[in-house]
Order: sequence, then C-alpha cells, then structure tokens
Amino acid sequence: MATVQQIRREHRADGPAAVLAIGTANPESFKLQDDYADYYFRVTKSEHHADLKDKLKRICKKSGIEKRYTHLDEELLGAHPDFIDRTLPTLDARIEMASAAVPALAASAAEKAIAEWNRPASDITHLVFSTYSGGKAPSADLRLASLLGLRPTVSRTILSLNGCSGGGRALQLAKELAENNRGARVLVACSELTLLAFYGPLEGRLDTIFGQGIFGDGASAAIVGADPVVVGTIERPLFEIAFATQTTIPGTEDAITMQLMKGGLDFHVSTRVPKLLKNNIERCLIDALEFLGISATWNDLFWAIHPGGRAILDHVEDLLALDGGKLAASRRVLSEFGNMSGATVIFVLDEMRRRMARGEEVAEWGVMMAFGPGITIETMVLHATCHHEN
Ligand SMILES: CCCCCCCCCCCCCCCCCC(=O)SCCNC(=O)CCNC(=O)[C@H](O)C(C)(C)COP(=O)(O)OP(=O)(O)OC[C@H]1O[C@@H](n2cnc3c(N)ncnc32)[C@H](O)[C@@H]1OP(=O)(O)O
Repeated sequence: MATVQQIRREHRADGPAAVLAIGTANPESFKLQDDYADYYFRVTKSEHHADLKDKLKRICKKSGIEKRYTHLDEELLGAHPDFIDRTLPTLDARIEMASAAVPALAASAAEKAIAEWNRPASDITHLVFSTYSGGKAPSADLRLASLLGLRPTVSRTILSLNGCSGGGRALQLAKELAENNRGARVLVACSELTLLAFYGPLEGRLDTIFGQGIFGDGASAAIVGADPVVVGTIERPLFEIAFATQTTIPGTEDAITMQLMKGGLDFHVSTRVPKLLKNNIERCLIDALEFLGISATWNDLFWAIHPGGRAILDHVEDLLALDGGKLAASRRVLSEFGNMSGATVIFVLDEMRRRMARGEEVAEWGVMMAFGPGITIETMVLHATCHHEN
C-alpha cells in the first residue's frame, strides 16, 4: 500500500506553474481622457463645481492615460439618474447591474484565453475570480463558470475588494493550486467595473475627483498550469512562475481603503501611496531574487508593474534607475485603458508577451508587481519561456 508521502508526491506537479494563455476584454464604450472632465461634469450636472472640474482636468493631464472604457455609459446613466447623487441609496441597483455585467465581461476575456489555450473549457479544474464590483452570493465566479460551461466539479474561489492587488493575488493562488494538484488547470479571471463607485463630485471628497481621473473598466483572464502538454504543442507556456510572495507595509491600513455604503463603493487612496511603494518595493525584489539565487541588475530583467497611476511607475523607474522603455508595457496599458484595478496586471503581461514576440523585450527573467489595500505588495518572479534551451 502507498504511503501518504508517496500519494502526496504522486499528486503534486513535477514542474513549476506557468501562464499558458491570456485574454482581455473591455466594455464597448470608451472615453478619451482629454474630453473626460467636460463629460463627467456635464453628465453629473455639476458644472457649478468649477474648481473641482479644473482639478480633474489637471489630474487627467498628468495621468499618462489617453483612453478609458466604461460599462456605465451615458445611456445607462440616463436610466439611473440617482447614481449621480452619492447620498441616495443606490447600492442595490448597482449590485444588480454588476452581478450580470461583471461575469459577462470576465467571460469575454476568458473565452479568448481558452481559445488560445487550445483545450476545451471543461478541462479547467479550478477558477479564481477577483473583483471589487460585487456584493452577492452566489457570486460572479459561479455565473462565469456557467457562462463558460465549466464542469460542475470546478473548484471556485472568489476574491473580493482586493483592489489593484487582486490580479497578483489570484495568479499567486493559481500557482499554488497548479503546483499542488497534478494536472490542474486554473482559470484566473479578474473583472472590474467602476459602476459601483461612479457618482457626482462633492466639495471635500477629493478621492472622487482623483478616481474619476484614473480608473477604468476591464477584465482579464489567464490559464495557469504546470507540466504543459507539449505533444502536438497543445499548450504553449508564456511565463513560468518561479517565485511569488505577498508583503504588507506595516502601518498603512488607512492608505488605500474601500467600503460598500448605501450610495455605492466609497474609496480612499492617499497621496502618499507612490512614495510608500517607492520606500518598500526594493526589499521585496531583493528577497525574491536572493531566494532564487538570481544575480542580475534591475535593468537585466523585464518588468510588468501594475500601472496604478503614472506617479507609481515614475517612482519605480526612478528608484531602480530603470532604462527608459523598461516600463513600456505598463505605460502602454495605462495609456490605453487607465487603471482597471485587479485586472490591469494581466493586461500588462499580455502586452509584455506581444513585445517579446516582436523581439522588443529580450530579458529572460522578469518581475511582476501589483499593489492594493493593506498596503499590499504582490511580487512574482517570472521566466519567459521563449528563452527555454530546447
Ligand atoms: C471612463 C470611466 C471612468 C469612470 C471612473 C469612475 C471612478 C470610480 C473609481 C473606482 C474606484 C475603484 C477603487 C479602487 C481602489 C483601489 C485602488 C488601489 O488598490 S491602488 C491605486 C494606486 N494608485 C495611486 O496611488 C495613484 C498614484 N498617483 C498618480 O499617479 C498621480 O498622483 C496622478 C496621476 C493622480 C497625478 O499626477 P502627479 O504627478 O502626482 O500630479 P500633481 O502632483 O500635480 O497632482 C495633481 C493633482 O492630483 C491630486 N492627487 C494626486 N493624488 C491624489 C490622491 N490619491 N487623491 C486625491 N488627489 C490626488 C493632487 O493633490 C493634485 O491636485 P491639485 O494640487 O492640482 O489640486
């Protein structure tokens, strides 16, 4: 009879988890950043707040963003005029809207990932879903499983209100699941819609103006698994996940907060966030590379940093003395989509693999980082499989 140790070894994967496919999706409606302040103050009937409009214009100008997508377009907003007033009890209606739209957008992203993966959706064994745009059970993960036709035994986990670190956390969980369950194929899905937190401006609530300047809607999906099926090149790994860790910066619980209120999602992002990250990420990076025994300068690596805001990317670039262009994938995603919270970092991986395919980025090893409430820093060391010896 086999021992418990033998059974355990038998049921664990041999190799490291890898990202096997990626898909992304956005709502149809988008707004150009140059026009956004005019749009926002018009649809929220707030033109009288001229000072706040000027502030939003300043933020938009400095955001590094050109375009953002939104599910809550003018037509939908016209059908829900009460959303504009954050003091009204609109949470029920927002959650109702999100409970359909969040999994639907996730499904669009996941379908693309599954098509690229080359295997049927029914081969997915686990689902990790991250969103801040929910408030219902059964939640968006179950709806997504049903939209995709996943098997009834698929093992689901939902991560809520992880904010911008949600994508990093979901990928890290996927790595653990894939490496500890031989043959597991984990679908990671992140779907974030700002409709929960869209309301008109209020004097003294500058978070709202800031949020209106940088956040946008999007969904991303990745399939993660170990020991890829290479016969007939069915599965083509993109990035092996060599190391993953989470760090919380002590004493920063109040720096990024989110809370469901009767009028929607209330949030706060301190102006100190870029500086706090700058002061704390290098330790995470050194620890990660030391653990793997990789000796490299920061410029020897490729970088997939969550573009939480232009200032965050500037601070990281400055701290690590990165060559211009090292954060190009993050800057492009920020420019094209804005900060889509937890979904963003998989968009950056998607952009990075495209750059690699075009020969624009040649580093073998790289780092993915995402930041969220806590303040939480998710760090992953990735190995680009285009550098495999065979
Ligand atoms: C298309 C549809 C879109 C719909 C949108 C709907 C919105 C809904 C929002 C959804 C909420 C989702 C919640 C998710 C929360 C979790 C987020 C995270 O986890 S982690 C998120 C991590 N992301 C970050 O931490 C963002 C990092 N920050 C940045 O990237 C930059 O600071 C910047 C781009 C915002 C401004 O560029 P920079 O070079 O700094 O330029 P300056 O120094 O000249 O400042 C210009 C003005 O901006 C002001 N201001 C600045 N910050 C804040 C703030 N936090 N707070 C308030 N105000 C702020 C500053 O005071 C100044 O005002 P003024 O003196 O002109 O009057």
